[in-house]
Amino acid sequence: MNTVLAPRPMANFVETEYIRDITERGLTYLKAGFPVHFRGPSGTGKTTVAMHLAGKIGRPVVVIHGDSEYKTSDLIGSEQGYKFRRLNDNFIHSVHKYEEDMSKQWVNNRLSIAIKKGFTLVYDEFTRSRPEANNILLPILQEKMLSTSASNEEDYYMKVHPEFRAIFTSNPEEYAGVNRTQDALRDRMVTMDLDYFDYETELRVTHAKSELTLEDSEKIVQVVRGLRESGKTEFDPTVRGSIMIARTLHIMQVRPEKTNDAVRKVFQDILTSETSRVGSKTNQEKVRAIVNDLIEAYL
Ligand SMILES: Nc1ncnc2c1ncn2[C@@H]1O[C@H](COP(=O)(O)OP(=O)(O)OP(=O)(O)O)[C@@H](O)[C@H]1O
Repeated sequence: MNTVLAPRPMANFVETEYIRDITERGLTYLKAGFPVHFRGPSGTGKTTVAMHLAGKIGRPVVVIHGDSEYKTSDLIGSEQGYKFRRLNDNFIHSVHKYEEDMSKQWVNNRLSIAIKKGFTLVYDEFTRSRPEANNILLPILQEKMLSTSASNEEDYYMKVHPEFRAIFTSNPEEYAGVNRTQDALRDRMVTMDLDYFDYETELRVTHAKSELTLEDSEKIVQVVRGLRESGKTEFDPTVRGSIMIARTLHIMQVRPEKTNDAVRKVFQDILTSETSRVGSKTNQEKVRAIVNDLIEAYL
């Protein structure tokens, strides 16, 4: 099913100097007609900023999530509908004739809907789709034209609507074996590299996404940033870790205090789970020890 979203502001969206700067630059490139690509590790706010920007453009928004199973037809559509018609002969009652209607119909998919109608496309984690599927984006971004395999002229050449805009996101950790075709695509976009949030943004996002006070959110963010800056984790803890801790403490109706053993366990559970995906015991022990020290320092 093709879902088209109405552009609207996001609830609890945090706009700090850092976010405003990224948004404004992104919007300028989009207005100039260039696709924008937010690239960065998990939890750096790529998807949220992309959706926020899409909302700012004010046109309907079409979202695609990259998928290794996608074929080009999942993006632009395909020819379908091999129709049969039944004819009854009014004079000879025993005659029922089936007539094949060979005129196939082109059924659009999300990308072709967006380019035809001038909607804003958000293609989240686009590098998860195979280059063969994404190739179709090259003529769209470059020649502002799409040719399909449709047998009727109208759908064979599709002109890109002047208001069509595209926003991409990707996570470089996911494409180690980068491929030339995806590179060609990247050459046609303005790539903005996102890093972990600055202190103010991380704090305000954690605060906005939980019911915790700013003061309590601050303690959590200090521990999470301390762990990230230690450089000793397999994967960096992200703002998601801060949000999870904050929400859990709120449900438990406790404050982040080092004298509370249950609180200490919440920090350790969430932060070891966020930073070690293989589940190695030594790594987890190491993270627990660092978290313990940070709790002593900040809570
Ligand atoms: N400006 C913001 N205002 C409020 N919440 C935000 C903002 N930016 C990010 N967040 C929150 O931070 C978390 C991570 O953001 P997001 O999912 O956009 O990151 P991402 O880089 O796309 O991550 P991933 O690559 O893992 O999908 C989410 O819970 C999101 O709601």
